[in-house]
Amino acid sequence: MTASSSGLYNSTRPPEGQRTALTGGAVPVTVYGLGKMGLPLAAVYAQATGNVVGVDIDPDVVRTVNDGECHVAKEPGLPELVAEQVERGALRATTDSVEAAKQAAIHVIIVPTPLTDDREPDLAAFEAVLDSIAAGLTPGDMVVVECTVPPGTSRDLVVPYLESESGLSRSEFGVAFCPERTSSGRALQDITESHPKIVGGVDTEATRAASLIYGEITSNDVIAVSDATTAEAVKLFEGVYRDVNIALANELARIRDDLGIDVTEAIDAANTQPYCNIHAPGPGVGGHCIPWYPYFITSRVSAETPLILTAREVNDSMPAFTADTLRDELANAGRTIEGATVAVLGVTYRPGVAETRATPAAGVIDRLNEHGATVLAVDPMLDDDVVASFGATPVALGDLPSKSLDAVVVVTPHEEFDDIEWADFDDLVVVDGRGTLGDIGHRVYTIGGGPRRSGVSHE
Ligand SMILES: NC(=O)c1ccc[n+]([C@@H]2O[C@H](COP(=O)([O-])OP(=O)(O)OC[C@H]3O[C@@H](n4cnc5c(N)ncnc54)[C@H](O)[C@@H]3O)[C@@H](O)[C@H]2O)c1
Ligand SMILES: CC(=O)N[C@@H]1[C@@H](OP(=O)(O)OP(=O)(O)OC[C@H]2O[C@@H](n3ccc(=O)[nH]c3=O)[C@H](O)[C@@H]2O)O[C@H](CO)[C@@H](O)[C@@H]1O
Repeated sequence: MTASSSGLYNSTRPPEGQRTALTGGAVPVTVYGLGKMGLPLAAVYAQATGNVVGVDIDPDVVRTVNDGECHVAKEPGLPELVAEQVERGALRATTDSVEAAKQAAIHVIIVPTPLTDDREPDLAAFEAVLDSIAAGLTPGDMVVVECTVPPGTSRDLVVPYLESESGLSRSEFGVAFCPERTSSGRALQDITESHPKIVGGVDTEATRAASLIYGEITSNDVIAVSDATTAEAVKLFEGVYRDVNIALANELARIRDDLGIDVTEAIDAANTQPYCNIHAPGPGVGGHCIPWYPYFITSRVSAETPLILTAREVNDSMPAFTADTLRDELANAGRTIEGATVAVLGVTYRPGVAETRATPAAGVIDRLNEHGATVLAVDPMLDDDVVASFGATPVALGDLPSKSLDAVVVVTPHEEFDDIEWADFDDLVVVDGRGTLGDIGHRVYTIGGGPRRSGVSHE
């Protein structure tokens, strides 16, 4: 069977026949990008359809997958699912994207869409995938965009680009945006059941075909929105809501000293009212989603967006605020930050995820260095050279007690830090960025919570 006769876009088969073809392996799927999100997605597609090729530019990733192994850490169930799908011949990987595109009737794109230094969406990897798809596109194919893109990308970039590069007319292939709404550490669960799947096609037939596909991928609802641009906006609105909400929490944390209260206690109590859902303050907002997506919106609209941009500024100010708080707390303890030895705990942007993009730890370390501290950093998830690249001396967790520390800043509370024997350290000044430390017998200032020593407020 050729890809063109098996395609779902404008299929002449009745819907049940299309579903049977999809789940019976007669509609070949190619997933472009086998990273933290792409590999789980490819494995779920393989489980549902039995016929998936995964494409990645990284030969090590391709080799690992073809060996039935999983290069993505800390994703429950993923190693088993990848092994199972490779073993049964439902999933294989390749670096040959054009050949994979030629074989596919469904093309799923899940490659990085980062931000340039000028805060413009960087669609280079995405456009490279479009080149491959164009070389293999056949009538009836569906192109499903899962990675986050600026609003209008499917309509204004993907369709015209594929039309001009493939030689097909836009009425011969479908394009839909179906956002990945998944979080690292619970990818399989999120893809298959946690949230409704949003689908939006560039036309009604693309929306219909995408809805049919995702009806086989998730047990949750499939929500078809008006068009692809709406679906693109949905994903960005989720992210910008989180960013603005966290900025509010951070601004409230910054007025804590004026109010003289535990702001996190007030937030928790306020959140018992069902219409109130203030997020948690912290040392900053990291990762390659929440801090970047606001610019996917602001870079594409002519209207003013002061709230979105101010939220970014507030969140970006938190690493320096965190380091300055340590400086002030050391001063309150009669000590100086200049020459102090400070350990930063957690360099990744989130606990349990080996990802450092836009990590607040970078800004905290920079500011501590500016203040003249000697900065050490501990991160059990990262290699020493990665930690050192942020301007701190890497230290193993077990070696910390031998380092004559003056102070500690908890940026990202990995679970390994629960084992720290705080009694092994003399008289520390600690800034707890995430409010995860209990009574540790040292002087602790919690972002939002304020100063505390041995469980007693010491204002
Ligand atoms: N990680 C998340 O929490 C998350 C959640 C929701 C959505 N997303 C979206 O998914 C995208 C991918 O995220 P991720 O976490 O999987 O990224 P990742 O960095 O873990 O993996 C990306 C993979 O794509 C590969 N790649 C790069 N260019 C390629 C190309 N031209 N062709 C084929 N493969 C290529 C890389 O080698 C890598 O293996 C993000 O940019 C974002 O838009 C991510
Ligand atoms: C709600 C959710 O799960 N959204 C996800 C998000 O995932 P993520 O991996 O980026 O993680 P987040 O939890 O959003 O954290 C981002 C940064 O904000 C800090 N933070 C968080 C909450 C808070 O109250 N106060 C904070 O300060 C945190 O420490 C970290 O630095 O984006 C993905 C891609 O779009 C989504 O798919 C995915 O759904």
